[in-house]
Amino acid sequence: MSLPPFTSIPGRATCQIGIRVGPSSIAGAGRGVFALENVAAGGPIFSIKEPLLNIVDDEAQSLSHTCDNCFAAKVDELCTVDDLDVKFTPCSGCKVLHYCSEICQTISWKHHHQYECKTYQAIIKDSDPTIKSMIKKLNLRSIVRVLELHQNHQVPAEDWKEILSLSTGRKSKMKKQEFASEANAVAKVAKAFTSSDLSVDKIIDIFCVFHNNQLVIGLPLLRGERCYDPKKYSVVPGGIVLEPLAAMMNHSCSANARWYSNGKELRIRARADIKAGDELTICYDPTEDYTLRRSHLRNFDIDCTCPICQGGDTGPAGPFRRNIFKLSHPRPELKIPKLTGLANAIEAMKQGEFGYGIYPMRDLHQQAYLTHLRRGETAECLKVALKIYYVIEPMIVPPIYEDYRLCTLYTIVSLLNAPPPGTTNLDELPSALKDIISIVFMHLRAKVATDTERCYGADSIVAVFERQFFEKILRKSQEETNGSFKYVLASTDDEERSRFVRKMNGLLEWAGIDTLTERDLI
Ligand SMILES: C[S@@+](CC[C@H](N)C(=O)[O-])C[C@H]1O[C@@H](n2cnc3c(N)ncnc32)[C@H](O)[C@@H]1O
Repeated sequence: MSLPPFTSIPGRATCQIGIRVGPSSIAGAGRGVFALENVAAGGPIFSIKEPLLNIVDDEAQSLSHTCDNCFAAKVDELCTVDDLDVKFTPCSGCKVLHYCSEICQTISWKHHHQYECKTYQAIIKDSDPTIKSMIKKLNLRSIVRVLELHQNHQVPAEDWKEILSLSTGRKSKMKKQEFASEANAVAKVAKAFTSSDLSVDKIIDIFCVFHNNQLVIGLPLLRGERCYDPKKYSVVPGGIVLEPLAAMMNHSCSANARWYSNGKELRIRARADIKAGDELTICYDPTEDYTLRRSHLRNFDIDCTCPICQGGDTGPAGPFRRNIFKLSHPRPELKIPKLTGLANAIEAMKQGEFGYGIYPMRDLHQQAYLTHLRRGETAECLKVALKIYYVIEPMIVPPIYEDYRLCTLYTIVSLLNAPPPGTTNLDELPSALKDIISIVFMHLRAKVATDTERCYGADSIVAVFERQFFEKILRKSQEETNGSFKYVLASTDDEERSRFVRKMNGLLEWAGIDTLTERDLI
């Protein structure tokens, strides 16, 4: 792929380590981003507080429940900001974009919306219902935003040059009928309604630039107490971000870096230990299924040659795979899978020597957990959740995403804190174990706070919330015990730590899990 050199790291980027853009180390991948310094797994690499373009998603819920400026969002009664009462008010002009406060509305107006609001209104007033409805689409709003900003001299010349130099993958993308008709329709409407002097053909190029380079804005939800479902998302999609520097990062299925969103801020953090000189990679498509993921990657013109892809498909195949998938992802309208069916499938996986460290094994256990939950069996739920967290997830290769781990941890602390509505309490636990529940709970609650900081950064919205939440319950426990309550994560007392490890191993033994070391547990 022959592309012009990347000009320079934009001033809006804050680099926590030195980075450079140069020819990729992956054959045929064009340019790539390289680390100039070592960074340990979990460490920050670079962040951009105000990315070039952030566009709110087009899901019915998102547009009216996400702030176009700060990306505060509300989903199913959970929020990405510490205000459950957050309300979203529409723009009085177009009524399409929403704001969580007047301040956000003013910032958005000055920054971009003053240049596009009239265009939105004109599209909405069109007599053709198909055109009218298109304004809700992320695809059209992205193009309208960038064209109006450019036409009104709001995109710095060097950024515009960078946007136009991004790879489009146009040839392959336009071979797909659905993509081509969407690109054509969006480009024609954008040409007709915006002030842009670019041709329809050039607008199609920009449409492809978005699709080849945008990153999904993933907003972490502030969870707090009751999260009994390990399949429940912890990060919700809020829209897309187009930022040329981040777009320089190439794909690997075992990526060493990852992006996160902190409101509208884009953060790139290390997933693995990275050495000076290493190319930074992110995973464009986290689909676990080998064949499906590789077919998605072809949309980016990528025939991935990462070590995982070279290893081929190591999971179950054919009808066995389909059966496993059906059991672990049952359609809501069908009967929930029986525990015996799930146990047989898990046993068959073991017999097939697929091992524990593969996603289908995690999926089957998650489904077994949910079946127990529906049957009101809290103790059984706890056993399965502990097994997922302490046995299956640590074995998954490449390492499972930290926020997926956090989801499982949330379910464990929720079960330990209070039984889910309509289920049994933890009476089945041997009495010696019942006594340690509060210690285990506090230890894991502290772990939620610490791991959230490691995942998103200690100053992120979600990590600040989790730390404060933990400190609140810690204060309460200390008040109740006249200050004598300690939690293990903070203890430097060796004897106390090994006592905890013994107790924790007692709980794991009850759950059918082999003894673990202090390192695994703390
Ligand atoms: C978001 S861009 C990445 C930056 C790009 N390398 C450039 O120079 O503009 C995505 C494009 O980079 C190339 N690419 C990224 N990862 C790749 C990989 N693992 N193997 C081959 N090509 C890759 C593909 O052409 C893909 O469409």
